[in-house]
Amino acid sequence: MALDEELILSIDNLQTHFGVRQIVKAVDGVQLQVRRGETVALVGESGSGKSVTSLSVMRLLSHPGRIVGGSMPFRRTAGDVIDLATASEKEMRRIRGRDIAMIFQEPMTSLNPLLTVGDQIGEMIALHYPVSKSEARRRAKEMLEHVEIPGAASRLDNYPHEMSGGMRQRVMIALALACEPALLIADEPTTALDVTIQAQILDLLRRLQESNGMSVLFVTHNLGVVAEIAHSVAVMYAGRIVEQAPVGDLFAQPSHPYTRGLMACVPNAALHRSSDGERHRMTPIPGDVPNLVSPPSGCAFHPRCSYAVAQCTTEPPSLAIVGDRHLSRCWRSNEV
Ligand SMILES: Nc1ncnc2c1ncn2[C@@H]1O[C@H](COP(=O)(O)OP(=O)(O)OP(=O)(O)O)[C@@H](O)[C@H]1O
Repeated sequence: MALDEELILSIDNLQTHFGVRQIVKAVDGVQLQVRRGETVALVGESGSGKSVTSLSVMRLLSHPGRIVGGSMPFRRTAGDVIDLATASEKEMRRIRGRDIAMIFQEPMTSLNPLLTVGDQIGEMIALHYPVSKSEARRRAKEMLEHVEIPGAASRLDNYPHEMSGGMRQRVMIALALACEPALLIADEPTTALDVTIQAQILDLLRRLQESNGMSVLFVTHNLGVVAEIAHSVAVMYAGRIVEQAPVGDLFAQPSHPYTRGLMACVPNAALHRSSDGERHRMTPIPGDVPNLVSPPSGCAFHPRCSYAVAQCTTEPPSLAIVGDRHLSRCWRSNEV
């Protein structure tokens, strides 16, 4: 399976559905590329399919979710390329934790309450590398130092419940990075934290990404976080990517009316100050995200879009090039 040299992951026309009689098309033809050493933010309103996309990459969909189409060529640390859409469960067990790791909003999703943090990180290392128990423990301590946990040596014997929320988040990151994955998937990892701790964790993730050179797929609904951490941004709506661009271009020249709508909702004037320095008023996007059992015909955003014309109601637009590495899925992207 081929994959461009500069890419680590390409999600090509991924379709993930739920349900038997009523099919929920949670992911409906996602196209998304992650370059080596790049942080890609996946943004969109709740229910747009961000989590289902990232769980599809990890092949951790809960029943009755299933991948029904598409391919996901991924470059493993060893250098070979494997299709994550069709890899066997045995291959996926080797890939998870070793080549791709995931962190979540709630650290207890990843942490075992019954094991000390040292044992958990040590076990993860021992699962993927032939190391002695004492070597695994030594590396676990190094990982706690890496994520800047003070007094790492004494923290090894703590249980997760003995730590604060921010420290647990750091332990989860240490666990995820223990085997030096080539790709980290982060699903809203800072959403539950207070603003100061959130800033510290984002800063830590950014520095770890730079020093490890890993790629990151960062799922968030927060455009302020995107501006902090991402190199490139993919905007998702109703199970599809509607725009992808380098972060600076996306904020300077959002092309898709949905992206513009999302930006107009952000209470951070710095993100959307017009050229004459005036602040835009915050205006929520009217209407609701569509029902994914029977999404609107044509462009799924058309019922909420003030630019929609007749063509938008009948013909689904494809992702088209609108600038350098800038793609947009809109019939009117030249006019908005
Ligand atoms: N287990 C499931 N069974 C049926 N439908 C599901 C299931 N999990 C997710 N979905 C549906 O898939 C769609 C996409 O959900 P997803 O969680 O990926 O959205 P999201 O963009 O990550 O939202 P949020 O920001 O709230 O996490 C939603 O319509 C949701 O109802």
